[in-house]
Amino acid sequence: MATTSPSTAAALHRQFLASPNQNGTNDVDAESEIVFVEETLPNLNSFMENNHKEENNAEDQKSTTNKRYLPLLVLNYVLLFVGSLSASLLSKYYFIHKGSSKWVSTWVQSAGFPLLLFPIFLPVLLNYTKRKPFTGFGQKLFWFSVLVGLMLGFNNLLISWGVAYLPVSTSALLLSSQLVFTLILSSIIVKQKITFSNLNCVILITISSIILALDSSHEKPQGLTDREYFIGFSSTIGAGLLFSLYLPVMEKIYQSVNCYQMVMEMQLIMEIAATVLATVGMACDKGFSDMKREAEGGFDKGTTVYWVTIVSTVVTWQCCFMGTAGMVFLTSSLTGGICSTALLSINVLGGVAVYKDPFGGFKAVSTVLCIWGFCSYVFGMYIRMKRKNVGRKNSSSASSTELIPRRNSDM
Ligand SMILES: Nc1nc2[nH]cnc2c(=O)[nH]1
Repeated sequence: MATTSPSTAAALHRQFLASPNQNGTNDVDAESEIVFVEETLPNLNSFMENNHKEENNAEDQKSTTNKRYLPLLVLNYVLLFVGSLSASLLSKYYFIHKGSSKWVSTWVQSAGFPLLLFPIFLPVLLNYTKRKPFTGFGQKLFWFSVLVGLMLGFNNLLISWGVAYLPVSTSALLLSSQLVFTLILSSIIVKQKITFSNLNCVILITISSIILALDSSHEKPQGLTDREYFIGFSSTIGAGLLFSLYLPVMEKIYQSVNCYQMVMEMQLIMEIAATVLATVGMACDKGFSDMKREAEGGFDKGTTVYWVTIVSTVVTWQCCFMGTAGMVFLTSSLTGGICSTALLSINVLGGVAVYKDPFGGFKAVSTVLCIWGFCSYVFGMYIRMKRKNVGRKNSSSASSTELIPRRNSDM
């Protein structure tokens, strides 16, 4: 965890301001962004030493003027999309074919953390950046990542209980309730503005999940007791609450981080912490012997399919969390929450297509509302970004939108 001396950081800062940007012009915006960042990180400055801010500003990857911004955004959304859909279907596959350990299902959600070494080390190996991994990673940021990682680990456990007991469609749409909590908590933690566009989206997606919850209350899988159904239902709501705290907390931390590589480093530490929690749970609650028993015949598709399922679930969950972290970093916690929550309705369709979950009129209306809310939000975001870019051309001052990370007291 190397640090940069104040004089080196100041020199870096001056050098950056004096150097042409990627478009070949001197970047007035970049200077104002640095000033914004430096002026407006009141609370989280305590997590990061000041010189790290300047050091990381040399590559502000969350600035929409950065030529890597859009490819990075698209890449993260693809990771989130593919990861969320396939992880949800694979988790259900595990339980349908007589996998039964909630701890195994929790463990696979974070155990793919070594995959994060790719986005951390590849940029250096490919000469995309000169920043050495973990440069500027202070102790407080480390411990904060551990804490958030433990919270994520607990969220993963709650998700496992939900997936174990509820149909994919029900658990996915119950999780949609996390959006209201995300809006409330992000307005408190990162001062997210409540606008017509985001309120409209949150209301539509929430109504869609209420319709589904009412519709599927009679859709209890055979053999499931009322108690188990209640556990599945309440742990899914609990997971939604935890996740909606996780998103704005992450956004708050990312306000002091301007480099994607560092986001992945924090993600690595969080996933290791979540894996430690799951491994302790496995060890204390016979998780490893359950895994062995399932591999040796408990799983009704045989040993090879069991391990393929486990490894694929590990990889897809990692993609899902990598994409979520990237979305929050590049946009905002609310946008990240809306993107991942809207994907839940795609998971509903996945559950219907793959597992023949029932799909009646209520589910159809619910899915349409969810897609409508998401599309109107993305369209609103697009319009604001266009307006902002026109504004940028006319004057060099920057105002805030939800797509573009805010750098003023709005946050
Ligand atoms: N609670 C919760 N956990 C997740 N893990 C991955 N995606 C999600 C999500 O949308 N909600």
